[in-house]
Amino acid sequence: MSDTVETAARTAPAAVIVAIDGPSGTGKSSTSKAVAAKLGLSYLDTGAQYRAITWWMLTNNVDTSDAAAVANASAKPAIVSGTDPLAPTITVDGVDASGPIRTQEVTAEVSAVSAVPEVRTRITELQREIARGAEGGIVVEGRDIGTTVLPEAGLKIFLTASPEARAARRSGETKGADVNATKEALIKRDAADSGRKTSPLAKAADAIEVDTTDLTLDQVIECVVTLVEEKRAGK
Ligand SMILES: Nc1ncnc2c1ncn2[C@@H]1O[C@H](COP(=O)(O)OP(=O)(O)OP(=O)(O)O)[C@@H](O)[C@H]1O
Ligand SMILES: Nc1ccn([C@@H]2O[C@H](COP(=O)(O)O)[C@@H](O)[C@H]2O)c(=O)n1
Repeated sequence: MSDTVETAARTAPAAVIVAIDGPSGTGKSSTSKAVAAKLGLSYLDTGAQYRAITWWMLTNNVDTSDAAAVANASAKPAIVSGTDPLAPTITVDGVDASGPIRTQEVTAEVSAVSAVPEVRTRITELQREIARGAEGGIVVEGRDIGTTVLPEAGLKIFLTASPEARAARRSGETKGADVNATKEALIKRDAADSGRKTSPLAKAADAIEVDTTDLTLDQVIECVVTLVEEKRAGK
């Protein structure tokens, strides 16, 4: 090894895997994308993958309330995630699914589909493959990343916020949305995600909890960037 290469190897920050979990609307996606972009890390939105497989089930007339039917079909769609935090992508069978996966229809069915063990096994394999292939490090956000998908992650963060704050944030995205209806929908989805048997939404024992209720998005991003930098510095 030349002196230059040796110096680079000594000074380059170690590739870090950051797991960011938490309930809906706590700021996982916004925070994870910004932190990854600031620190030159890859980014994986695992919720988008569950939404993508749900969209495929719906467009292929699989009854999402029939767990056996969902399990039988779970290996069929090819789901590919792009991990650039400035332009994350998701395709299903080669088709851009970034728009359709955000529809109300998909949001209403995704918890039922993601609770099916065969679906989780399939998507978890994809997630591990992507995370372990990200040589420069990666921020992976979801519900079970710290507990199940990547228990070896160097840093685990669990974001929380009051249901009122989360509903207000979500309603702000959709003009005219009823805050109470939004709050009830969030609570219902969290209950389904926390209550399923296979890798439920949960805080890993070694995760750092950050309550974002009274923090701006910039404050949350700064907090997580500091935690990653401390981890990289071996503190
Ligand atoms: N600390 C914050 N203060 C105010 N608004 C925020 C904060 N964090 C996130 N937001 C806003 O709240 C909304 C939801 O954030 P985001 O999509 O990042 O949450 P999430 O946890 O990924 O949600 P989901 O799990 O449902 O995908 C977005 O409009 C985002 O800009
Ligand atoms: N690790 C994960 C991530 C997501 N899910 C399921 O997908 C739904 C959509 O997630 P969003 O983050 O896009 O809102 C979520 O409600 C879960 O049902 C999951 O199970 N595990």
